[in-house]
Parts: sequence; C-alpha cells; structure tokens
Amino acid sequence: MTVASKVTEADVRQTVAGARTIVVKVGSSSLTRSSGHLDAAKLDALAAALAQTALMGARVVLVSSGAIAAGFGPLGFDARPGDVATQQATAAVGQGLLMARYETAFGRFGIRVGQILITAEDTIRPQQYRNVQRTLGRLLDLGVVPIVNENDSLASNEIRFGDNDRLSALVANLVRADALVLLTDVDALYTAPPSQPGARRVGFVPDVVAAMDDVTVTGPTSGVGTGGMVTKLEAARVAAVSGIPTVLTCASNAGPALMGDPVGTVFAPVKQRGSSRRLWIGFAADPRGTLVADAGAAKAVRGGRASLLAAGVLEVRGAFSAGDPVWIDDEAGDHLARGLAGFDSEEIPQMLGRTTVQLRRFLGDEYAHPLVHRDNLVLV
Ligand SMILES: Nc1ncnc2c1ncn2[C@@H]1O[C@H](COP(=O)(O)OP(=O)(O)O)[C@@H](O)[C@H]1O
Ligand SMILES: N[C@@H](CCC(=O)OP(=O)(O)O)C(=O)O
Repeated sequence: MTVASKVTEADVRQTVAGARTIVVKVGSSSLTRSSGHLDAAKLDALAAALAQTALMGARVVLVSSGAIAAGFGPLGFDARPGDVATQQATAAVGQGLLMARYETAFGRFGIRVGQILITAEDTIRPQQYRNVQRTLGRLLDLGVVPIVNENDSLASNEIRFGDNDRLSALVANLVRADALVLLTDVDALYTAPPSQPGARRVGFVPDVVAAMDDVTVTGPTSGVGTGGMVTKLEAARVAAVSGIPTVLTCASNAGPALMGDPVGTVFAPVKQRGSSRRLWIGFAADPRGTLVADAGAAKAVRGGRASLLAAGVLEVRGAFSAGDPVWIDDEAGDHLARGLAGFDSEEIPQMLGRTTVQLRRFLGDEYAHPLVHRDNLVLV
C-alpha cells in the first residue's frame, strides 16, 4: 500500500482484505490443547479459513509452529521436552505428523501443500536465500500453500529463530507479501499482559516502533509458545519497515481477520517497501563479527552507496565465514551498518589497508573485491 502521512485503521484493514499474497503465522499455542498436545480440530478450522482465502484467489503462505507439540505425545512424553537434543528429535517426529494433518485438512478443499523447513543459517547465505525465494514463488504460482517452519532438527542452538514470529516476518518480506497475519492465543495486543488488571485492548497501531514504548509485553505465558508477545511485536516491526501491514489476533478469528473485519490489532506499515534482500540482511540473524572502518570508510559507508573496501578497514573481530552477517563499526565502536562478509575472517587480516590494485598484485584476483559489497550492506 502507499503510505500516506495519516493512514487510518480502515485503510490498513482494506489492504489486508485485498491482499494478493498473504503470510499467516500460527503459533504452537493456537494448535494445541491445554495439555500441550496437538489439537486436530483447531488445525482443521485454521486450514478451512485459509483454504477459503486461497480459493478466492489469494496466494497464501502458512508459517506453522507445532512440530514439537505434534511429536511429544507419540513419543510417550507427558510434556513438551525441555532440552535441545530431545526437542530436536521430537520435532523430527512431529513435523511429519503435522504435515500429514495439514495435507488432509487442505486436501478436503482440493488444495495441495508443500513443506519448507528453514534454518536461520540458510537465510543469511545468498544462494540459499535465492533458492528459498524461488521455491516459494514457484509453489505459489502452482497454487500450492507452502507450509514453513524452522528446521528445528538441524538448527544450532547459537543461531536459531526459536520462535516462528520473526521467521514469518522474514518470509513475508521474501515473498513480498501484501499482509502478515499473526495468529496466537490472545485476541489482540493489550496495553499489558491480559492477565494484569487494567490491561486494555489495542485495535490499531499506526507506528509500531513508537508503540513498543507504550505497551508492556512479556514472553510466553502458555508454556507452549516460545517468544510471547515480545517476538510478535518484533515481527510486526520488521513487517512494518518492509512496508507490510500486520494483523495480530487469535486463530479462531483467522477468517474475519483475512476479510478485513475489525478483529485483533492491526499495525500500519511505517514506510515504503524496501529491497527484500537488504531487509533480509538487516534482520535475518545476529552478526558473527565486526569490521572496524577508518574515518574515510565510515563516511563513505554512511553515505549509503559505497562498498566497504579493505583499504578502509582497520581491524577484524570475531570468527566468521564468507556470507555471514557482520557489523561494520566506526573507530568509536558505534554500529554503522550490517552486511554480509565477502571473505572468511581468517583471510581478512592480510587484506587490511590494501587498495584493490595492491590486493590483486600481492594476493591475486580472487582478493580484489570489497570486504562487504554495497548490495550486501544495510545502514543501521
Ligand atoms: N501486552 C500483551 N498483549 C497481549 N498478550 C500478551 C502481552 N504480553 C504478553 N502476552 C502474552 O503473549 C502470549 C502469546 O505468546 P505465545 O504463547 O508465544 O504464542 P504463540 O505460540 O502464538 O507464538 C499470550 O498468551 C499473552 O499472555
Ligand atoms: N519450530 C517450533 C516452534 C517453536 C514455537 O513454539 O514457536 P511459537 O509458537 O511461534 O512461539 C515447532 O514447530 O515446534
């Protein structure tokens, strides 16, 4: 949508109702019973609401949690496991069961589903990023509803999304969605956790960045979900700065939310859509190291159109591989930008302070490249 200076709730709801491409995220808490086990009736109801939207011509991507919830019962556990290794094994069992349920549920409407499992690590590698983007695009062209989850069984503890909220915002950005719908176990955002006396429902958030200071949010309270309201606001923020409106409500409101009815909380986009690749670099994962720019390089990077050349870098910190996200800091230690490194951290010390001509002469053609190319760099 075009972002006017005073966008109203009705404008944003209308954009959601008319969205051609929609990413819907459903949390574990909305797919489970109070025991934490998967609730097939809830899953069926959600699939029915999404199928209706898809049959009306929308391109729908579902980001679904629930692998661990679906897996622990069949494995004989009483509750969701707490340790990472058992969670990963449980997700390996549960993910297949979850997909089987979705296949049946969408199949009733003649709709095919396709599974995409993503690790945070995948999302920061340019090749993988393009592959995910291309596959999702092709699935949507084929009329399939892609069902995305974090690849829990392979994700490393250090670098993982954990919750699926931020992943859904990144997917929305990747498929250039017109709307993001976050379905959870509360009907809306409240000014404080709903269990607190005096918490008021918020219907419209014109500026999510400003709103983050005005509401009190906590992590999960259900014992099933992972990120709570904190990561949902973060997802709404990522979507908003990607130019995408977000609706947050409970899963039973999925149908009305997609129709643009006044349910839940709607977040306006805060600026025009940026390049999805750049946004991805900006939000996908935590930087693994730092390149310290000298004053000249810092000025060039701040200008917004320059690559970071080895000639202007004083120091490299941290251990990372080519393609990993890194901070670009100035000499005072302030962050200037995030970017994807062009080289492994071990290769960089010999390159520091050298011009492109010197790099070619002393180290060879393969080193005559920027440490971070401007296409892979986002100012912070
Ligand atoms: N300000 C708030 N407004 C609404 N809900 C909140 C707020 N702060 C915390 N919460 C809690 O966030 C929970 C949803 O997060 P979570 O359990 O992680 O869900 P999901 O599994 O859908 O990701 C709600 O059950 C609610 O209790
Ligand atoms: N990837 C995990 C989801 C983790 C989780 O609970 O996320 P969420 O419900 O979004 O807080 C799973 O499928 O079990």
